[in-house]
Amino acid sequence: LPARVIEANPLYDLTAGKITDQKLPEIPRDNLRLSEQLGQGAFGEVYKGFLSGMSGTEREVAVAVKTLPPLCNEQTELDFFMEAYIIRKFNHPNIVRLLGVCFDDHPRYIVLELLAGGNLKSFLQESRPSENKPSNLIINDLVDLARDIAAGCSYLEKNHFIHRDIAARNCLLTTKGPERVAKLADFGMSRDVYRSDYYRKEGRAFLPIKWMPPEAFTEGIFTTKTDVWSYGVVLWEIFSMGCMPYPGLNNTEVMNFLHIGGRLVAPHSCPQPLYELMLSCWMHRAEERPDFDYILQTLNTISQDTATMLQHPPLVQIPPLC
Ligand SMILES: C[C@@H](Oc1cc(-c2cccc(S(C)(=O)=O)c2)cnc1N)c1cc(F)ccc1N1NC=CN1
Repeated sequence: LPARVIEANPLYDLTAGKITDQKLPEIPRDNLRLSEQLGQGAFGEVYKGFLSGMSGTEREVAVAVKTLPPLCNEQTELDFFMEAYIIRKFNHPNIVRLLGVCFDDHPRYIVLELLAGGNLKSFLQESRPSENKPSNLIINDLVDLARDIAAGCSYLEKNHFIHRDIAARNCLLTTKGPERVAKLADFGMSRDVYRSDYYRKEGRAFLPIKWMPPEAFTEGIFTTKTDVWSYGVVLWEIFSMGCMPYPGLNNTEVMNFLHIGGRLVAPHSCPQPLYELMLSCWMHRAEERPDFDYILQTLNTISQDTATMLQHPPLVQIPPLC
């Protein structure tokens, strides 16, 4: 591989030139059966699939399979591998599980646990109240979703891992039913189904400007406080039931708006303590933003102390949501 690929990926030397890494469990291709396509990822298609021969169970397990198109360059191949390697390192109920890889041949596969509730943003949009139908969600359901994601982020913070792309589009649900659990499920900074959320910066990487703090898009500074800012935007996405942040503004207008101290307004029927938590995540100075432990504690307090207030379903929206 050319040198630039090697130094660009510190991981490369650990794999001693091989693409596979013994820590990634290799899944025999015959055990994997792909079915319908779930959507288009950054690298290639993502399919629903069925995995057999898992530790003793005869039954097939439903999985999600990320595919890498056969014709791609080494950098893409390594990025694909890197995402699997990263996910494999994590072990938390609010982070998607990696079941294994098929890296022995092309097309390469990454096999993930199937989060059959689909992505959080779509779920919120589908759950909006309408004139003749109040939402099936109550505010406490939204707080539970917020707590799930905050728990996943807190785990990353403890492991000094900066996600760089915390957003509702990158969070998935185990199911749409009341026992739903939300998980961080995309670590590739991948330009998934919501491609339009990424801003092409001088032809280089796409950047999710609307989820980034000023120090990130002006100076390229990424710390755990970057993820805290993004998490604040996810809180806003949750309580606005899946609206696009800064509706009507393009990325450049958002950067200018933030620069003059502008911030997202409180979503309709959002409890004040939650809006205050969002605002604390959007402090201009990164060190003044809370850490995820504080965020988790605050959400737990809100969930317990005001359970009665939270029992109300999200009020039927008078103004159109967004
Ligand atoms: C890679 C992919 O992973 C998954 C998607 C779905 C999944 C995605 C959509 C619908 C359903 S479904 C039919 O079970 O409701 C399941 C379920 N489980 C996954 N592990 C993914 C992870 C994310 F964090 C965000 C979006 C996607 N994609 N990529 C392409 C489409 N979504």
